[in-house]
Amino acid sequence: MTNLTIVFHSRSGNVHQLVERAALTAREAGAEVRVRKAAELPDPMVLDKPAYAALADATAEVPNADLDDLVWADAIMIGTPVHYGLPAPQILNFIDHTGPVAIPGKLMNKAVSAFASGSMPHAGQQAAILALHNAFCHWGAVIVPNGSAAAVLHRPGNGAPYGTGTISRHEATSVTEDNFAAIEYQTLRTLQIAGAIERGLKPEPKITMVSDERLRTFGLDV
Ligand SMILES: Cc1cc2nc3c(=O)[nH]c(=O)nc-3n(C[C@H](O)[C@H](O)[C@H](O)COP(=O)(O)O)c2cc1C
Repeated sequence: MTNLTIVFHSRSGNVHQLVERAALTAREAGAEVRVRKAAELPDPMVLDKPAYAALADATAEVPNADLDDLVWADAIMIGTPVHYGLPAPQILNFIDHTGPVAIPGKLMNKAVSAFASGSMPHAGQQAAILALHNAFCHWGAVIVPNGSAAAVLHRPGNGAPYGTGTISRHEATSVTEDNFAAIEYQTLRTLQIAGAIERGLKPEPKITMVSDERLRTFGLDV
């Protein structure tokens, strides 16, 4: 069975919606899933205070991410709001503290994938995802992008080959069905690549099988 850790930050719930769908998709596929929040920072900049309070309540029981959550995982997904074209500072702060496991190589060969929510089109979703990819290179992890082949990625609001991105227009919890399809695809593809790495590198692989047939339900023509 593949272990998937999903680390996220969210203020008005859009990233959290993607996280919940990714976790559901992975569990249905047979993976073991840990959902973890990046620890909050002092004095966070909050635009939508009621949505922030509602999300804080809804995720009160979700543990903060720690380094064991990364070491335990075969696959890691990181979800973030866009902040000035960058990942949220809570996510960057978490990544800043991964040295004790990253430097000795404990994150090498993990399948990693990133997704983002921004308020406007073309306003930094891809830049934020690519910024996370920089850190993944330092970890020696294997980046899993969405690519362009699956038909679901051609729907309105999708399209970025780098990873799923949503356009919230500052509306809380406004993820579209098209975006949900993209994150489902991204999750299964990440599990599939984690399984391939496990099969290729471990003498006794423990994997969650994601078949090509299942991925074809997303309109993949290969
Ligand atoms: C400090 C700050 C900076 C932001 N910068 C951007 C930005 O550069 N581009 C963008 O599209 N949205 C930006 N936003 C908006 C959020 O990324 C957007 O509302 C997102 O959907 C929030 O995700 P969430 O609902 O998971 O919190 C910013 C929000 C804050 C608080």
